[in-house]
Amino acid sequence: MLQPLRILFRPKWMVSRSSASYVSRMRHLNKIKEEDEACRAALQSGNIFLYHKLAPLLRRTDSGIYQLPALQTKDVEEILEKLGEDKEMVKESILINCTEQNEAQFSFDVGAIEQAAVEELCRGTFVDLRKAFFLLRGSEAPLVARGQALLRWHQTNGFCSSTGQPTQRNQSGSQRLCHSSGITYYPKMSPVVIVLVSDGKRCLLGRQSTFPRGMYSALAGFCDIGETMEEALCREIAEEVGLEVESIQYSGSQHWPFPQSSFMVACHATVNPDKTHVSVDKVELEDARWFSLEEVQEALTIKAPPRNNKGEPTVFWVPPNYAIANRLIQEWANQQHLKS
Ligand SMILES: NC(=O)C1=CN([C@@H]2O[C@H](COP(=O)(O)OP(=O)(O)OC[C@H]3O[C@@H](n4cnc5c(N)ncnc54)[C@H](OP(=O)(O)O)[C@@H]3O)[C@@H](O)[C@H]2O)C=CC1
Ligand SMILES: [Mg+2]
Repeated sequence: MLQPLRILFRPKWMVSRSSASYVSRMRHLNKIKEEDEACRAALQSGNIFLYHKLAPLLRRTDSGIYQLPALQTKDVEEILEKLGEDKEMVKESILINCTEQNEAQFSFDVGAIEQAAVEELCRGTFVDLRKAFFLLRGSEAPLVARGQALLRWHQTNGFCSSTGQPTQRNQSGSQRLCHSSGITYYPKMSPVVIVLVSDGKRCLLGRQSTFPRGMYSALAGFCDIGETMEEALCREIAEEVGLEVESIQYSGSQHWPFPQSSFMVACHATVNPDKTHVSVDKVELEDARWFSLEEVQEALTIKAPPRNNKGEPTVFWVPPNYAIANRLIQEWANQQHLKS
């Protein structure tokens, strides 16, 4: 029998703020999302994160830390003019969020301009998003992912799938409209369930052949149309490793930008400790196996795995801490530790 889901935590960003300031910020954000004039005004005093063909601009500080530089709109206009481009292009920026001081944050892709020229003027480097995730501090990773996901969505949804006519965005970029069919399109995410299975003593981790060598992660799968999250979770575990889930506990969720936008719902699950034989679906996974608490604790301490002379990691390691898989694994290890 599956247990009901339990919410284990209250997000820090809600606990630490007074509800008045959170509410006013969310209402301000909604206004600039919905109203073109308000959004144009917010862009004038807002911050812009630059991307080049979807790779975000990072800047390395003197102390070797990588940051996501927030440029002022007038600075971006100046850069465009210096490079002989129309400064009005900046109006194509997409609204991502707003700061605690109610300053709007936008993403803007300068992919049509020569990369090196922009990098020189901005004193930064455009870095592949996966690599950027490793280099940035925790709080900047979701922001950079969201900015990229929205840019990607606009770049790939320029036409109506019903009429084939071009679609037009609103000022904030929160939607696109086909004037011919009247259809409004909104940015999409695919729901994915990610689950750490335990038999009470060990946890089950798997790897796809495309993962970096030695890296094992929690099992994941896309939800099918019409399925509940619990159904998708049980089906994926049955399909990928041939096990039957007995209980499920909700842990948290995350937007994941790879390969397209996914909405990751993360859970813990248990199986009967007498029925733990794993039969791996070799189409989906290269390997899946049970790991002890000691093995997992060791893997969690590895920040950068040692590599052989081909640059391949040589040990068992788990996804880095921006990935929700890492959080599931940490939670499981903490729980086991408390039990022992
Ligand atoms: N944040 C985290 O901690 C982690 C995130 N993930 C993410 O979870 C996601 C799902 O994991 P994965 O095990 O690959 O999923 P699945 O087990 O569902 O297998 C992936 C296959 O499902 C098919 N598929 C069905 N629906 C979709 C869809 N909407 N979008 C893309 N492919 C679809 C594709 O087949 P075909 O290509 O044949 O069409 C794809 O190869 C991945 O995007 C992965 O990056 C995974 C682990 C950790
Ligand atoms: Mg899978």
